[in-house]
Amino acid sequence: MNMDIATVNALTYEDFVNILGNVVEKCPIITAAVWSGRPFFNLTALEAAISEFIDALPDSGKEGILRCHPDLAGRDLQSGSLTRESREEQAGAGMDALNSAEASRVARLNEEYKERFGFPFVICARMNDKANILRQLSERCQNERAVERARGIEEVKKICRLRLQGLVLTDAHNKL
Ligand SMILES: NC(=O)N[C@H]1NC(=O)NC1=O
Repeated sequence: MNMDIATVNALTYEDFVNILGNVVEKCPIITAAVWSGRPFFNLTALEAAISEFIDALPDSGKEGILRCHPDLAGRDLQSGSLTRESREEQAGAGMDALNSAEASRVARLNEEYKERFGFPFVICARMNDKANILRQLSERCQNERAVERARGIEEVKKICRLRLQGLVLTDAHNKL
């Protein structure tokens, strides 16, 4: 599905949340909140509304968003309980095909990261390959909590942008 922005603007809030509710992983409240900001001039404006909502949250809210994300190559991937979006993103980066050494390294670093920060490591899998993800996971474990909170939220926004682009026509493709 790829709707133009006029179609998006005409959606009831029920349809808007059903269709766009997972652009931020398991955070349909964000989509539900920005519906009030219709009409959106274009996809960029919708994306900006989501960004502004996230930026206005207190640190606890930002960390809450991060906590709604599944681990990379974690339990949800193994048990098949990832959201469709997340499954496709993780598979695209090869996270579903780690060898056993890689898998135990990722599991160990994910736990170390969560232990240190109290939220999971989040990275836009579609913009990174496996080697890059493994390197960042280990490097980012060394950061300060505030740095990682901000960095994780930046990655959430990248994931959101790509998910939105799969649902809504980009500005260049809208009829004028
Ligand atoms: N933890 C984490 O980064 N999860 C994810 N990243 C991504 O691109 N999709 C995800 O589910």
